[in-house]
Amino acid sequence: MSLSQKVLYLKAWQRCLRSPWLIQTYSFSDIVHKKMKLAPLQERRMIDRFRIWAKGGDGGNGCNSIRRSRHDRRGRPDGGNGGRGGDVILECSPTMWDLSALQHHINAKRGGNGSSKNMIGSRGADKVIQVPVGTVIHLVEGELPSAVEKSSSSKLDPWEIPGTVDTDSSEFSTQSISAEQTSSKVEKKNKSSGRRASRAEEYSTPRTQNFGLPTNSRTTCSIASDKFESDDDDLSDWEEESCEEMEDQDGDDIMGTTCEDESEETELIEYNVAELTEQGQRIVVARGGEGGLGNLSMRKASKITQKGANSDDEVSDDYDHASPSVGLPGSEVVLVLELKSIADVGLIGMPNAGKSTLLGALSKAKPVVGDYAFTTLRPNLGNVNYYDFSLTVADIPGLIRGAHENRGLGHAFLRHIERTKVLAYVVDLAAALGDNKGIPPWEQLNDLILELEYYSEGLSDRPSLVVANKVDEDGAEEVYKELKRRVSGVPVFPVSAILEEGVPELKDGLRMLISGEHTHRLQLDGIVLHQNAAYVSI
Ligand SMILES: Nc1nc2c(ncn2[C@@H]2O[C@H](COP(=O)(O)OP(=O)(O)OP(=O)(O)O)[C@@H](O)[C@H]2O)c(=O)[nH]1
Repeated sequence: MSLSQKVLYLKAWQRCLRSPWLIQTYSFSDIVHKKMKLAPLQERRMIDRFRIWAKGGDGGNGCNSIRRSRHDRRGRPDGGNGGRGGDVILECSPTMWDLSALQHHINAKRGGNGSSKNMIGSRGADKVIQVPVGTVIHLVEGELPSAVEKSSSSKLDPWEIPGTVDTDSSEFSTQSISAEQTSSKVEKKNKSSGRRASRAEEYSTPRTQNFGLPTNSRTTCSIASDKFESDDDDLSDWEEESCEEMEDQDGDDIMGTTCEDESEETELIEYNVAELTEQGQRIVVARGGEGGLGNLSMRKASKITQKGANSDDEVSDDYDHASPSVGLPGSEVVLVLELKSIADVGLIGMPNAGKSTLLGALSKAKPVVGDYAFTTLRPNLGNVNYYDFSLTVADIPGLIRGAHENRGLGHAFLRHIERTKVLAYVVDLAAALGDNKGIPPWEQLNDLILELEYYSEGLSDRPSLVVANKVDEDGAEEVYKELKRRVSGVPVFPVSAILEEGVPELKDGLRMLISGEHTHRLQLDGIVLHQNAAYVSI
């Protein structure tokens, strides 16, 4: 290194020492160029509830401009109007898997200001947020300015699943959103702020029941609408969970308030104000504000009013220099988005029963399979194509006895089967064989039904069948025969998911249930738990 090079090198170092940000820039740039490795889908936690604050863009300001010329020394107003702010729009997209790509704060762009020569400001750009198919919108604050544009509720209705999609015309429908209709679905929490107090009065309809929980803990929220009475435990969990989720993601402070702060206030939540169930459906959740008037429009407006007031009088020109108006702010809304996957068949079973393996055998889906419990941490969806029919199957994370008390992964994932047409109970025939200390299949079925019912009454009351998996294991054949003797009312399909044996017959069974040819339902009465009890076989 020559002397001049050494001097240059030293000078560069001196500069770095004087301004430490230079060193930081170097180190940051190194980090940026490192290849980011994304965690596999299964390992990422599914975000299926998300709270957002959306604000439409403010309108641009009107312009105050006077155009003067040699012949008109006094000048004439020529200020243009401000542009309208952009809207915040939710769009249903099948490419989205969950709500993890969303941000808590969503702002549409502000409209441009008007300018001289009567030039109108540009319209603020809309903010279009992609949400997954099956997103349900709950309204926490504000109003939804529009309805879902391409509603598909008629497609859901024929499923006629009790307690899932609300079809009562007196209640809120996805097609029409109005304050009167939504007011019946209200949750009350404790109240402290004046602003929210007025909302509480607004929404306290005769149907609204307050379960009287005047403490400031967030676990004490109650359900006002009788429609949601059965879900109250779940909903209080839900509030708690969504707070925790947000804490996880954004640290303690979310949207300027901590979850604890939030819990001290009352929140009125209008449930199911809209749902996006089909690709391409859109809903405007926050409208952009109108642009302000430029002084030219102001002048015209005041001329018209003055003419109206005294039509015979001469209209004076004193208002020529009227000041322009400021653009209106965009509307604000606080929403909770909840994802309820839509599938034809829901696979329900204990951990390790072989649900993910079965999904892989039925469809081209490649879920993670492992010989340990709780391999599945999020619902998986697969498409089954079989001759002339195709259906979607949802593999739900394993349920265990006491899931409703939050054991295992809890039963939060069960919301993903609320909208499935058919239930397939997957039982492990080998669970209690030999040294295995698992639960016999008939007890597995009993526990599964109880967990479904604990989650939501009537959830198990839909067409169903039983998949007796792992029939390839030694001794499983006898257990299958015993299961057939103990379970009545539904078909039982012996399957080896790993060897793909019995899968075509199972597909046939699912097709018949979905087409309505068969309407078998598994009920607690149809399961014989104790050997001395009488049984009826189908
Ligand atoms: N012998 C045999 N083993 C199977 C069969 N199906 C699945 N298994 C095994 O059972 C274990 C659990 O399978 P998974 O498909 O992960 O079970 P799961 O029900 O999805 O489990 P969770 O993710 O915990 O809910 C794996 O080791 C599979 O290889 C089968 O038909 N026969």
